[in-house]
Amino acid sequence: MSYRILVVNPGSTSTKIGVYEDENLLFDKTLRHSAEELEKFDSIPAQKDWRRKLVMKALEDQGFDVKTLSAVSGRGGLLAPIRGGTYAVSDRLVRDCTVGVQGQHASNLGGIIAREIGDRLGIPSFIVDPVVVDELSDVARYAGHPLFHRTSIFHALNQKAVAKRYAKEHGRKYEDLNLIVCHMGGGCSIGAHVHGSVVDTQNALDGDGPFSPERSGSLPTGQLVSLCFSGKYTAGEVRKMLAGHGGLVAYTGSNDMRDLLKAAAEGDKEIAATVDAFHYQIGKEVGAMAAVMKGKVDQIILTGGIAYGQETVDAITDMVGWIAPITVYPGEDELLALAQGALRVLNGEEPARVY
Ligand SMILES: Nc1ncnc2c1ncn2[C@@H]1O[C@H](COP(=O)(O)OP(=O)(O)O)[C@@H](O)[C@H]1O
Ligand SMILES: CCCC(=O)OP(=O)(O)O
Repeated sequence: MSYRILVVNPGSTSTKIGVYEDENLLFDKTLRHSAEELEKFDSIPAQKDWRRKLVMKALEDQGFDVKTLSAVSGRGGLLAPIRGGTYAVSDRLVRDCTVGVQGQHASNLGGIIAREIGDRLGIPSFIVDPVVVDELSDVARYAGHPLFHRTSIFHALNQKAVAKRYAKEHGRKYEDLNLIVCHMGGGCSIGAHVHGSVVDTQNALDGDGPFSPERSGSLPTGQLVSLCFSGKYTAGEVRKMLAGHGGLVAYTGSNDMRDLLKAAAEGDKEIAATVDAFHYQIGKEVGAMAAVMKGKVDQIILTGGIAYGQETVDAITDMVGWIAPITVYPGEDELLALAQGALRVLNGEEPARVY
């Protein structure tokens, strides 16, 4: 028996969709959303109907008969912390994605849109490895003060997908390996995958870790408090500094690593120093994850759009190549991972988890 799965991956500036027949991609499309289009909405939930209609229009333009679909699978958003896996989209899941119990991010729309399309077609809807997958060890949860705790908000879908891909390609089980996965896209996260659980990672949205193209990562806390109480910035402005206008954008005005690598190669010393700092912070976090694993690291995996850049791969290899061998899977496998997660349930390999 074969299944046709529609996958929906909403991002901050795009909605990526694909239709799979089992694991074979029939077609995919990236629907780009301009800043002007997005500005019309005062919140992420308000974009729901507009994005859903764009998805349906893209399927229609493709001449695809939606009645042949078996299920819809969406990227999961800022729900309450949960273990990795495939979850059936329940009423509670829709409510928590709408409220954004851990904040607002475009991925909150993945499950909601999947459910609406699934319900209209009378087929099941799922989310897979949402950004709130939380498999942190108890010791990793300590922040440094009882009023605070570290959280796991990261690129779980792509990190788990590339980790499982590495295991499969090497005839091993994901659950038998210690892998450090380093996702470098608009946001960056580094995960310590210990025998199938991500026992340490960051809040890659507005928490801790290295800076990324658009996010500040860890900031010196005392300086942050002074800035917050300086009266110069609103809470919204400070939040934008953390996510959206932080990191490479704040230092250079650009979130495009290709342009920055080019400028650095052409002799722009300030940009070269910023790019060096980006590589330094990523390498340092990989080293921290090696300590989490007590040095027993089977492989380091570099992934995300920035892993296409040879300069980045070389700089990180120079810093952490002594820890373990490095595999590079540039880009992301998120659409396929969404289809595979739904297929595992449809094929009866695992039950759908309940949120
Ligand atoms: N060939 C490349 N070399 C270096 N960086 C690249 C390359 N291709 C894409 N990137 C960078 O990858 C980043 C986007 O990564 P991506 O994984 O697509 O992000 P997201 O999906 O989070 O928007 C951008 O900074 C982009 O410039
Ligand atoms: C919310 C954590 C995952 C994340 O940052 O995704 P993007 O980099 O795609 O925004």
